[in-house]
Amino acid sequence: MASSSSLPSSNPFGPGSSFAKISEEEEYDVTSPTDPSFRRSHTTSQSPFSSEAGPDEDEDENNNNTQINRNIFASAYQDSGEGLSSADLSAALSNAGGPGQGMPNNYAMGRRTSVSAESLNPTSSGADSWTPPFHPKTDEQLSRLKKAVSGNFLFSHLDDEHLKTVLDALVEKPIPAKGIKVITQGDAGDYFYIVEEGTFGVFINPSGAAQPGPDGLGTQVGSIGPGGSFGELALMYNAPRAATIVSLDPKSTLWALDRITFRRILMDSAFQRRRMYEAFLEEVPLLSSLKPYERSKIADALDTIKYAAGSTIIREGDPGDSFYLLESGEAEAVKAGTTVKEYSRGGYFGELALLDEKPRAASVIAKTDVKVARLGRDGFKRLLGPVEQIMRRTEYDVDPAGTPTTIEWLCSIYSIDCAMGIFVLIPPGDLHLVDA
Ligand SMILES: Nc1ncnc2c1ncn2[C@@H]1O[C@@H]2COP(=O)(O)O[C@H]2[C@H]1O
Repeated sequence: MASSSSLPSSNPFGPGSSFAKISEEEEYDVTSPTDPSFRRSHTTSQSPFSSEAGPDEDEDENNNNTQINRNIFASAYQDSGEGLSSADLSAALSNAGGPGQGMPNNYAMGRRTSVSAESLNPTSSGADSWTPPFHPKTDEQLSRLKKAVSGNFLFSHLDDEHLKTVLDALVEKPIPAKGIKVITQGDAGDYFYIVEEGTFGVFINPSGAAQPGPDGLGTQVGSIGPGGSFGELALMYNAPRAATIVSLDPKSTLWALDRITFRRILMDSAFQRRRMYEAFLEEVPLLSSLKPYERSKIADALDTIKYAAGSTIIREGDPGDSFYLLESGEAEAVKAGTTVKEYSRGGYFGELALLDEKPRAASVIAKTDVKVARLGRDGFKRLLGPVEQIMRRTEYDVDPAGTPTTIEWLCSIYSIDCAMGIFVLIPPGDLHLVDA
């Protein structure tokens, strides 16, 4: 049965919000990863990540990245302090005739819309008379579309039948100018978008909704390029748009998927995966500096693999194509018959071959039955750029004899970042950070 519900005019992610979710969706008692309550409602311990990084932090991250000698990380979604300022964009918007000019139909162009709360249990697709939309495509369109979705992790877990349904339902949306607002923060969600061509800026206004005026879009927190996607959050969580998305190139191409097909077909696996991995990813020390939304994107790209005790997960000398996070069990890195490192839940391995395009530097063996979350090369490069420096730091620095120094060994045992400050060893063996 359908009922209707208007989204509130204030953003539920903003302070003091009293956002009521659409009742049919109550089976999902979750909040969006952009919601300040997201971590509190998903962890028992006090979260160390209680505030979103502001623009300064983003800039710092960016500056750090520029110090890397060879940055292998190219991103379909990347944090960036660069791009147009809000003022530049306002100028671009007025040059383009203002928001709404030259816009394809159905875009949320600054208007507040209400959403009909369809009965949308994604697991019950097929149990009613819903027929997915079918938009015929030329061979040329289909081949471009397939290429655009091939690198998108939300599509990589679909079976052939579901993939076909989604491809049939997608509609091409040419974006003819720079500065076009495809999504406006605070609006209701209508479409999910895949980027085929061009780059789009992600802007967040801390008030929870885009405002009029030169700085109304807020701060640019990232950009999304070919193969990337956006617009899933409002559809997944029945929440207002969490960000404003604006075209940064004179000509771009998007593919739009309607809300119902997204929820019935794409959301199921994405939602499960984000939910399955979110608590684990919050515990991984390597990822602790990432924002919740960045961890959600990593969850989209992970696959879990189980290994029995004694099996070889990585073999020394092999070419590397995957990075691993240890979800459960114990593993060890072995070089020439000697154990050089031990891993437990939250540990990671397999990064060196991907960072430096070198063969595997050690074997990694399961000591007990283990579960690992595997990230392929593409996901590693697209999603782990912000933590590249942490991975490159001291953990594998070795003394001339080839053995880790005592302090490096201790830092790795305690999962502490040695580069953060001065550490003292307090008997009987606790390592303390005394200065940063
Ligand atoms: N840091 C971010 N926070 C929130 N949304 C983001 C961020 N980066 C990209 N986005 C995308 O911006 C989209 C705006 O619309 P949605 O809220 O539907 O979904 C959002 C995400 O797909």
